[in-house]
Amino acid sequence: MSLRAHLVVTRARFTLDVRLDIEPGEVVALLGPNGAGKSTALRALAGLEPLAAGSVHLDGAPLDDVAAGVHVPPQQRALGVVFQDYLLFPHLSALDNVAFGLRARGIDKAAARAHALDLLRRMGLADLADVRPRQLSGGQAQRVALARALAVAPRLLLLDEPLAALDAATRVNVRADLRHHLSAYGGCCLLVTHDPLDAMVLADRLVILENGRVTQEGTPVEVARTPRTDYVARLVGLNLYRGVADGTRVRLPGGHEITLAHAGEGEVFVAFPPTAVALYRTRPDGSPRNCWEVGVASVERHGDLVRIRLEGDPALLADVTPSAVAELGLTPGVRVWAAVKATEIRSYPA
Ligand SMILES: Nc1ncnc2c1ncn2[C@@H]1O[C@H](COP(=O)(O)OP(=O)(O)OP(=O)(O)O)[C@@H](O)[C@H]1O
Repeated sequence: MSLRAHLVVTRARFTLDVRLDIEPGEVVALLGPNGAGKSTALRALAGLEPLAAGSVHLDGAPLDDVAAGVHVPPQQRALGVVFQDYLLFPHLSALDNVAFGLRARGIDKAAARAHALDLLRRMGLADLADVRPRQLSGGQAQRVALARALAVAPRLLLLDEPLAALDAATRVNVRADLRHHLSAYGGCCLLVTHDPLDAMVLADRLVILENGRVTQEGTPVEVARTPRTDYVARLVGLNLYRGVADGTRVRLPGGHEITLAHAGEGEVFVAFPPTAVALYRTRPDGSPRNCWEVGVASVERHGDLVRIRLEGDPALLADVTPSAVAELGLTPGVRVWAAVKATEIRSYPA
């Protein structure tokens, strides 16, 4: 069982052109900023969005093949979808919501309800079988929606921002729960989200979508350690630059240089966390090799630390303690020296 898809969707001011391969048992997160085309990709896989070109094969069978004129309608696709707001049928009980897909496939009522009850039981929801959706909490509704999607034993499961409707406290529990259910599901799973935490926790592999194109792919650890775009660097909270390495010196486009602890060659990315940046009001003694004069652009709380956005060449993010903010008088417009130890800097081929 596997998904092989090349999705091309064209709109007036937007083109989606994405290749997605998912292996059985694999959870892939499609992660990207607003308007990147995530929902469009999900809708295309579900058969709800016409392809301008490309194809979708599930277990080798075509669901879409533009060149061959194949388009399997949404209701005939062996897939389950959990939409962002769950779209449970308000007039049906939780049990009948879960049984719905089985009934639609011609399974008789008693058998469909027995199977649905079994699924609800496995999700710890048996007590709520007779309850209507409006009486369910957000977390419960999410689980019922997942049970409904899984009831028909889909070979492809599509989750559209499955936790977005939940408050922060509920989200933590439901996320852990969802992870458990996804690991038990043997089919291909695509999770669409713009929440990096959901993606990192739930997915085996991340596919980063920006402006209709894939900009980076890899395991959560790979993507977090070696971001290749500004969007990913911001998500994982790293300073990221691209330059040309000549030994331990990397020349940035602005003309400045960054010194590494290890030599590299050619086009490289250079990354370091904001906590690696030390700030000084005057040029520090011993002048560390990576030391630049920059201006404070903004000062914001960031957990227990304070995140300082610094303008200049290079632009930087620095995380410092509240007491450092007071001691250094860090307010917008102030000039400071930013220093980074070479040993704190990672570099990898671009
Ligand atoms: N029905 C539509 N008609 C025309 N353009 C659309 C339509 N739906 C979305 N778009 C445009 O297509 C692009 C991709 O939108 P899409 O909803 O797929 O992005 P997304 O990554 O899911 O964003 P979000 O995270 O905000 O949901 C955007 O530029 C959007 O404005």
